[in-house]
Amino acid sequence: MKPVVSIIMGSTSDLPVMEKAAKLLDEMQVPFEMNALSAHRTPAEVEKFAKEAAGRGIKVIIAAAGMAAALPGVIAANTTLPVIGVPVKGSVLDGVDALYSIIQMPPGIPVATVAINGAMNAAILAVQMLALSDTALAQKFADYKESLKNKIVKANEELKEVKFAYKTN
Ligand SMILES: Nc1c(C(=O)O)ncn1[C@@H]1O[C@H](COP(=O)(O)O)[C@@H](O)[C@H]1O
Repeated sequence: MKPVVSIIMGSTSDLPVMEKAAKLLDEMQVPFEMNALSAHRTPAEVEKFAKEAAGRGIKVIIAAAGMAAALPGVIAANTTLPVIGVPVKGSVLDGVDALYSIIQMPPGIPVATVAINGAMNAAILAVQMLALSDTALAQKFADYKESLKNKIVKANEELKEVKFAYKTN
């Protein structure tokens, strides 16, 4: 299956964070690809990647980077596809540097920024975008949300039992 989501990260050192996005897309059976390219270290390759992504059938790009995170913005500058940015925690500034770099885009070139290390939410947003024109995926996502709800309802019931046991001891 041809990938429709492209996960790109500034370094393979970001992979432990971005694996959460991959896992969610896998669960939703959304075909995706992963690349590690850097706007700082491999600027020509990043430009080529961004310019060719739409033509290859990619619909959404999830771009992650830590430190002085130029990557998501540079990709957004070179494509008309929606770009979701994931600031990665890794430096002495704990990811706030990456958050500020990614979120403060000039008007006209947005990057839809999630929380620091928010890879899973980035994947969920990508799924929601794709589900606008894919009813089967929309249903799968609705089922996923329902399962989240059920998990909380069950946890709440278990919490009540814990409280009951505490009271009677
Ligand atoms: N922010 C960027 C960019 C970029 O924006 O182009 N390229 C690499 N990086 C980030 O540098 C951190 C350290 O990278 P290394 O572990 O490879 O030294 C990573 O979090 C990466 O995303």
